[in-house]
Amino acid sequence: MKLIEVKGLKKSFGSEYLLKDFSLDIGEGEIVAVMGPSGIGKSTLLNIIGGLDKEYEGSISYDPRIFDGIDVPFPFVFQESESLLPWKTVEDNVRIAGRRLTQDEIDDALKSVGLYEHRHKKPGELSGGMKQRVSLARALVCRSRVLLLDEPFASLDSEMRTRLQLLVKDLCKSKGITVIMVTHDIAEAEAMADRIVSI
Ligand SMILES: Nc1ncnc2c1ncn2[C@@H]1O[C@H](COP(=O)(O)OP(=O)(O)OP(=O)(O)O)[C@@H](O)[C@H]1O
Repeated sequence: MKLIEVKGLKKSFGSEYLLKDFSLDIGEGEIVAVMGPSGIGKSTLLNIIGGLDKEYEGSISYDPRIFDGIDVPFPFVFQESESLLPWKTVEDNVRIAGRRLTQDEIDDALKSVGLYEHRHKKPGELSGGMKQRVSLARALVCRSRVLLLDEPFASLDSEMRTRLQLLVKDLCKSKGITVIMVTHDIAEAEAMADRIVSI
């Protein structure tokens, strides 16, 4: 079985249908880039796969191992890191990932994204790329098998974007994490993904 199987997905907001009869199989450890014109339904698809939007037609099957022993099966990283709590430090923003984390787990996640030295800073003291790395550390510390990325690097300059693309790809490949990422950037899709899916 594939890790995630989307079959005949349809979604409507009012009378307008998005994702008419959309199907997609995602294998374990795969990095899949989802591309398509603005407004076609890419974020909507990610929200449905990640369980944030439960109103759709069609079916989505998950390999039950996705839910084994974790609190957050589908951590998201979005374009803007405004989901960070400004009054909490970097390490406390990672700590709120959703389960009882040990200090070692938090430290390891921060080290993996190169932010361990900055762990006592608040989000307001960080650059955009650093904030994205905090979001990434928070997603990684969930130990989920799946990571959902919605244009996570779009607001960053090209150097930081390239750095984070390589970082995420290396981390996810080394940990066997399956990634579904929405991007507008064909170079990003080619740099990171095993497969590009067009909607
Ligand atoms: N909660 C909602 N209520 C009503 N319409 C919505 C809602 N969410 C999304 N839409 C509409 O659904 C369409 C698809 O939105 P979505 O964000 O999935 O597109 P997208 O392909 O990710 O676009 P972009 O590339 O511009 O981010 C848009 O027309 C949007 O206005």
